[in-house]
Amino acid sequence: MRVDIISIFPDYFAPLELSLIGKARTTGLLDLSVHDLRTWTSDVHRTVDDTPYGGGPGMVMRPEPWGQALDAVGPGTLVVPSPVGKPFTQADAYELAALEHLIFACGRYEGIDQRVIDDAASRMPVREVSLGDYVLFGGEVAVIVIMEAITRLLPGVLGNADSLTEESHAAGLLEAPVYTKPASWRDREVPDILRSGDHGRIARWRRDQSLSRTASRRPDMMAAYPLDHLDKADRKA
Ligand SMILES: Nc1cc(-c2ccc3ccn(Cc4ccc(CN5CCCCC5)cc4)c3c2)n[nH]1
Repeated sequence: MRVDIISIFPDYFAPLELSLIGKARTTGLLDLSVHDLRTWTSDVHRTVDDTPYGGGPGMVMRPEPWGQALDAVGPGTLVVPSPVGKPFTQADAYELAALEHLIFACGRYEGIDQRVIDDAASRMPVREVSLGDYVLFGGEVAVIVIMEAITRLLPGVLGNADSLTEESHAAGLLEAPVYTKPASWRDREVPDILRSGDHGRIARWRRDQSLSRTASRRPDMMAAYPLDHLDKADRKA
């Protein structure tokens, strides 16, 4: 997978050189390039922003540098983090992980001139995505989060592929609590069932924990959880 990130703060992406993403880059699973938007400015001050038409607070990112940057690195699927984007989900992570070339446009200030998005959409797929109902300073942190969500889905990145099949947001429920040694810690014991070796009962205990956690913390996910996943005993509950 090829990924191009365009930002006025390229150093924000140093974390993508670490750990499993860094390894995916060195092993060639991920071909990631970070570009400084100012590369595509032509004035001596390398200006990337200007005042908003129609008034309003702050500054808006100028279209010219963005247009030239996207011409240079594109075409690909353009992903633009935005407070007004579609909420980003695990399903989106799976979809993006299957694509050949992603381009991330990191906005700052009050955002990017809308014509940049409209112009790009005339020659490549564009996805405006939100990470949640809160306002960040810009798109960089959102891109780091999205890159983690995508990269862990790339074949060969996660050692134990099982952790992908078991995980909560993929299965529609929150996952059960996890424990490791020691069996007793600060007078708190690991649930006996997990040390029983009875894998059938352990699987049921974990599913029950997932259901109760999801019902209490994410009732919205319960609504989407197909009842036929529940066996008869659960349906009566
Ligand atoms: N999920 C999520 C993604 C982002 C995000 C992504 C990309 C950029 C580029 C710039 N900013 C900062 C910014 C953008 C817009 C405003 C104006 N707007 C007024 C009405 C209420 C909402 C805000 C203020 C600040 C960004 C913020 N934040 N949260």
